[in-house]
Amino acid sequence: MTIDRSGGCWAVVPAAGAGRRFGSTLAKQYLQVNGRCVLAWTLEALLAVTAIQRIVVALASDDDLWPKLGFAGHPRISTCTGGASRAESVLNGLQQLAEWGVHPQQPVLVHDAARPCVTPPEIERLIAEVGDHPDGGLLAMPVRDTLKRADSEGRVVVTVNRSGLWQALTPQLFPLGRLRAALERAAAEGVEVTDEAQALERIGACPRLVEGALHNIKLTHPSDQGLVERILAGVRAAKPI
Ligand SMILES: Nc1ccn([C@@H]2O[C@H](COP(=O)(O)OP(=O)(O)OP(=O)(O)O)[C@@H](O)[C@H]2O)c(=O)n1
Ligand SMILES: C[C@](O)(CO)[C@H](O)COP(=O)(O)O
Repeated sequence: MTIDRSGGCWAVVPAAGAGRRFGSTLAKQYLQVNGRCVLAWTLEALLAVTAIQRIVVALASDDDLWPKLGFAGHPRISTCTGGASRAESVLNGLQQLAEWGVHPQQPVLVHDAARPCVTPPEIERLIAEVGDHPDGGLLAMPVRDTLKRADSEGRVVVTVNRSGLWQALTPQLFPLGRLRAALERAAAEGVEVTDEAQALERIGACPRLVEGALHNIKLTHPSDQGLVERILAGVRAAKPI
């Protein structure tokens, strides 16, 4: 097991979600957008980054759509079975990398299948700025709007001071071994982390925030679909991959 010093990394794509907030019987990662499904858009962006050696896609155990996408047998793509939570799906992907003999210090990039609008230059910037730093890093956006905390009736309780606040995006990039240990520790302690950085923060790391792009939105609610369509018709089409 030797570390690849070429600056390369591996990737895990959590794609095993049910899309409950999206409210469709079809899992949102398989929603057709501009003639291609969300997951295919996402994988196309990752495959365009030559520093990414190989990608593990964590799929739901009952996923019967993956074979229809045309990526089965792709030399840089493999799959594993996802878990009951995003964190568990990511952990299953990391365990797959470890079984392939990927060095524990090798950087691993985790990117949501539900973020199809990311562009290769953004991914490359994260890899360049974070590299194999033990604390890793993530794409994120400084909060632009005034933030309100609401009560259960949708009324403002308080305005939250937004200085220093960022909203986390993906991809997020961390050394394989440290990320696995951090996710395993959170799971053992019954803490469901909502991103990889939170797991690292819990063990004392200070991940680097790398400014991402507003168009790298996560398809979450039905109202996001129109925006994702317009972004993919624009940003990604403008720079065909
Ligand atoms: N058990 C899970 C849950 C989520 N994900 C993935 O994690 C990413 C971000 O999660 P989210 O947007 O919450 O997706 P869902 O869990 O599908 O959505 P919801 O929470 O509305 O059900 C998605 O690509 C989703 O497929 C996963 O791999 N395994
Ligand atoms: C990882 C993430 O996309 C960073 O913003 C986000 O935490 C995922 O949250 P979700 O509820 O699993 O979509």
